[in-house]
Amino acid sequence: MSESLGSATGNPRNKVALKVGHSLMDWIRLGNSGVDLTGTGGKLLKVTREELAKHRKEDDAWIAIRGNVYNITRYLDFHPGGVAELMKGAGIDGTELFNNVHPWVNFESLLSKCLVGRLVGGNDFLTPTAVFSPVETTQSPTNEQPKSPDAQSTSSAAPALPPPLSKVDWYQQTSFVTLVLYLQSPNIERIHLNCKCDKELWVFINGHWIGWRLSCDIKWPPLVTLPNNLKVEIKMSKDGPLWSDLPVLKSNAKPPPPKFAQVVVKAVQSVNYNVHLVELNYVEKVLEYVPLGWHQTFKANIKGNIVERQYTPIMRTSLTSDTTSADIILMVKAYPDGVFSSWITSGKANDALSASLPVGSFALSSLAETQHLVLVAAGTGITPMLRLLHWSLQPSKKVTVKLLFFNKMEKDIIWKQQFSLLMSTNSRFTVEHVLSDADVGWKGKRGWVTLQILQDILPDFSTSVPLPYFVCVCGPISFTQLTERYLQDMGYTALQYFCFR
Ligand code: HEM
Repeated sequence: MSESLGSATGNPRNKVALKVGHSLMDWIRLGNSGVDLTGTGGKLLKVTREELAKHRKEDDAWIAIRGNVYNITRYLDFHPGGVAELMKGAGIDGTELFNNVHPWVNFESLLSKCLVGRLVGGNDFLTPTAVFSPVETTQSPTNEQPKSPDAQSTSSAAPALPPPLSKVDWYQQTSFVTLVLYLQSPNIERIHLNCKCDKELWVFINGHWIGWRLSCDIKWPPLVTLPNNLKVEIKMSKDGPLWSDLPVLKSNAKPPPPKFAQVVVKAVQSVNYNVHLVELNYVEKVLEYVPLGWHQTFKANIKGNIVERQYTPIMRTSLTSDTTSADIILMVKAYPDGVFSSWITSGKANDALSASLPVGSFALSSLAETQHLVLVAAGTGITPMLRLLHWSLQPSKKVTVKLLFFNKMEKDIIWKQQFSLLMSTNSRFTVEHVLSDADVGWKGKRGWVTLQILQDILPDFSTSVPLPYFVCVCGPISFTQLTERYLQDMGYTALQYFCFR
């Protein structure tokens, strides 16, 4: 089976030349221009299939994909596959057509300004194990599946989903299968994955287990992402033929996963003279999803003493330019007298080391209305900011991001070049460095965090009406406390800033 899926009609590559002024950038610009692309005034509707079928003309075209209905009239001329291909999905549930050609396309982001509402009535889309594969699946799913002792296959009858989930879908290409879990509410407490039993993937989500029988082994770890706060995607890379089924397994009173899992140091890379990236792998096939801004406790037995430290894992981003498959990446500053930091960065940390389940209180929802995000970091306090930066600079977001980065000397600045490069290529990002012990040649700001430095970059709300700003602070305790006090002096309330401690 070829991996290139081509057009819905089987044409292998079918991209069309777009008209002038119809590039992706032009589409994003149009979406941001304030024009109503929904045609409904932006009011979210419940759309029946009968209503959907009325919108199948080029000057009035709606499409349903994975349960959402979009007005694609204005997108037609921007569609890289051409108007005719996209019109095949107009007026109908185009999920299968869409998945047949390009299941990886982020339609939710591309069409976010065109959302008309939800498709209601009919349950073919809502089947929890609906197969969105590039092959025609008119034949019934493969019959007998072996069962593990604590699990029952529910491929024929729709299984009852555990309470955190409202729906489960999956789609595939030859090289990967993606599971999509839809949450009932946007609160993520814990997502733990394991593949301890051969060809079974188990997910523990907000206190409940759900499992799937896999058609073949997958490459570990899978990639877990949250495209929005009601959706979890688990992308599993694999070899071999397409899967005809992905039956849900239901657990009978499986105990929750332990709070700590054993990990080993896989590699240590230098970032600068005393900061290192430490790559860790779980010993077993387990994975904890760490929500943005949350941390894990790492516990080691060092020379007979149990030592615990907390770190916020970073992710592979354009800044790390890293292709590692590590389960966890930590940025660790090695202090000469730091028992844990010098041990874990030594490259000789082979003793028992374990990682806790993630803990934290930062919620992305606090940024819902934010248009200007200001990150105030000192030293390795940059770690929670990296994912925030990555998240807020996604093309679908409009947020501007300013990083105010405090260090002692120029040689202490982590990823200085990468931040400069990011600033020159992304107009929404700016960085300003402040050094407390700069050389004479340093042309930037000097000193430690002061009210004046913050007032230079942040509006003072004690004297003006609050604007959609949000400030995140992370650094040594004294730095964070001082910054928080200045922010409060400037009229910032707990709804307008967050301190990572
Ligand atoms: C449901 C009916 C649809 C059909 C039959 C269809 C068909 C196609 C075809 C034939 C291509 C060219 C494939 C190639 O790269 O060779 C294409 C590309 C593309 N389509 Fe669609 N499409 C559909 C819906 C959509 C929707 C709803 C969106 C998103 C909003 C979309 C976004 C794209 C994008 C971004 C590409 C370029 C993909 C790439 O370069 O990898 N399509 N489409």
